[in-house]
Amino acid sequence: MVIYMKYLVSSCEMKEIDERTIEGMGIPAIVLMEHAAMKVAETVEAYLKEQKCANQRILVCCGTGNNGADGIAAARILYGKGYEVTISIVGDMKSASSLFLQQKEIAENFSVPIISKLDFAEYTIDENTILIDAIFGIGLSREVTGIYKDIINKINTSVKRKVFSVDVPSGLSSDNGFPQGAAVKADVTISFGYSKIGLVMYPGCEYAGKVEIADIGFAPLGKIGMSLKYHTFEREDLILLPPRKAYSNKGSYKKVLVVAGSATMSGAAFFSAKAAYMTGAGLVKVITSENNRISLQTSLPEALLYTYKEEELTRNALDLLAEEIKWADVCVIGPGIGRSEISEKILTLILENIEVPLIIDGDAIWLLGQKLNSLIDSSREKVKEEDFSPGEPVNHNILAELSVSKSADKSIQKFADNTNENKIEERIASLKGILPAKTILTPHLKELSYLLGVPVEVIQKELLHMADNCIKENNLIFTIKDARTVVASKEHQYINMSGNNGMATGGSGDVLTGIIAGLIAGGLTEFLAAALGVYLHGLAGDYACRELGEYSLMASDIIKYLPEAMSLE
Ligand SMILES: NC(=O)C1=CN([C@@H]2O[C@H](COP(=O)(O)OP(=O)(O)OC[C@H]3O[C@@H](n4cnc5c(N)ncnc54)[C@H](O)[C@@H]3O)[C@@H](O)[C@H]2O)[C@@H](O)CC1
Ligand SMILES: [K+]
Repeated sequence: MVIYMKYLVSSCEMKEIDERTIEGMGIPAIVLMEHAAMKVAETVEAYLKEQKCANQRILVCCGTGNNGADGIAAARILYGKGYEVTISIVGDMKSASSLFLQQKEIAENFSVPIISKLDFAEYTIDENTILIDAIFGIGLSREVTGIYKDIINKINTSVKRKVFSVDVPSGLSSDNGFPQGAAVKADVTISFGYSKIGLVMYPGCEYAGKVEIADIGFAPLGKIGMSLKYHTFEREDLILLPPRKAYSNKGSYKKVLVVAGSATMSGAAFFSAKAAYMTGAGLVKVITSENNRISLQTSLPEALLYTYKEEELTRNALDLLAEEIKWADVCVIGPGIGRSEISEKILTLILENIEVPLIIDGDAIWLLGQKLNSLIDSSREKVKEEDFSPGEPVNHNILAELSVSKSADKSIQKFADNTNENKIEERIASLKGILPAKTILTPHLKELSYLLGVPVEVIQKELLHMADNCIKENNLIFTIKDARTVVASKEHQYINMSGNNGMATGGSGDVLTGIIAGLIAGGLTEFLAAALGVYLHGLAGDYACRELGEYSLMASDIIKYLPEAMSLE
């Protein structure tokens, strides 16, 4: 589908690339390892040269798997260049890998000083100590406890200079970015071949520090018959934006219908409609509460307008609405429409009549959750509103803390005990029954929590797994909004890396729906519009943030910086 996109890999995928390169292509494992070690040594040496400090001591903490073997090889290279290097073996020798034993023997032949786990406790880490962390890599297979946890805590509290992690900060899950008991806080992570998913997700990216991807000679994916599941976009991928035709008029581009806003929420319709215009829609029509007429006519005179009275939606008005739905080439429903009976009627009307791409957001997602509650057998346990009530978007920093707290772990436990994936499957199957194929849903974590009946903490910790559940056996597209928004369809999975926490502000999500609609109007497929739309939204937010800072950024600023984000120069 996409030519430039960058892949993000899971530990399983990485192991497979490794194996197929070694076994299928014939590159010996030790050759890959030497390349890996050289990249680590080069990065550390570049830092030392830049600092121009004398008396630097390099301590290399090694587990006994292949991550530790990388560490030993890097230590040997740096030692050979004249640096003061000590290898500390902190892993269990009984489970040492053969490459580890081989690297240890080579290091011994080179006379690199080696100390053991016990000596490590005595080792004085002073202000001149640089640490290379090679305890665990992608082979981390369980919770970090006991002496390993103590060692990681010692590294985190005592190394003042710089920590370089090999492949992954030890203790961090390379699949979900959560520390497994304890994890090293690195300044720099040198990761091999591809970025691991855990290095970009929260809180993993905060543990990884600056991530450098080192090419160590893995075979091209096509050569080893592999395709990867997750990708992300970078600026050069904006080439995928729909081209503007040289000979065109407003009829050349499609018509977007935005059903948004209510008496107390006039801004939502404005943000969504304006963003749709700014990203390629030929015409935008807003269906909203009568109360918003004047403000919209003033703020966005370019938009066509159809208003209804919130107190009563007559049969006649419903018929007219059905006509308006036929007018559209793309439709957005939800931003700020409220959760009233009338909003529910409008949503039902749209679901019954829509034949074009549909984007469902905000209050409409909550209304869908309600529909599921009434559809699913009342004798079974329903989602309790007080448990999963949606509200303001979730602040990811608060959640990052929450998710490692005991309460979060407890609720994950509770989820594992009381709920099973069949329940999610049942709710998603019901959803599939009421939504047209390729509908794009754009829930934030609380909305998804309500829709699926799963606590927010569980969704956050298992985000990619939840995304998998959402798209199983259906043709829907889920855009799950978080600090790293995930866009998932049966065919493609996208993890977004643009954006900043200044964008966790009122109206930001409304802008996103408009952008996605605008890109579909310009000619992109639903999935690509959602993924590229999320990227563009974040990029415009980053440009806005650069000028205004995170505190002052508002939704209107994201719109203001869209042209700069979309310019391909
Ligand atoms: N050809 C290769 O095999 C290559 C491997 N590479 C390196 O190899 C790493 C993967 O190596 P491995 O698969 O050996 O795995 P790791 O070295 O990441 O970890 C496995 C070791 O850690 C132990 N372990 C796992 N979780 C533990 C826990 N919670 N507490 C205590 N011990 C625990 C295991 O028993 C085993 O000894 C990569 O991250 C990368 O650094 C790179 O050199 C690239 C090439
Ligand atoms: K490591």
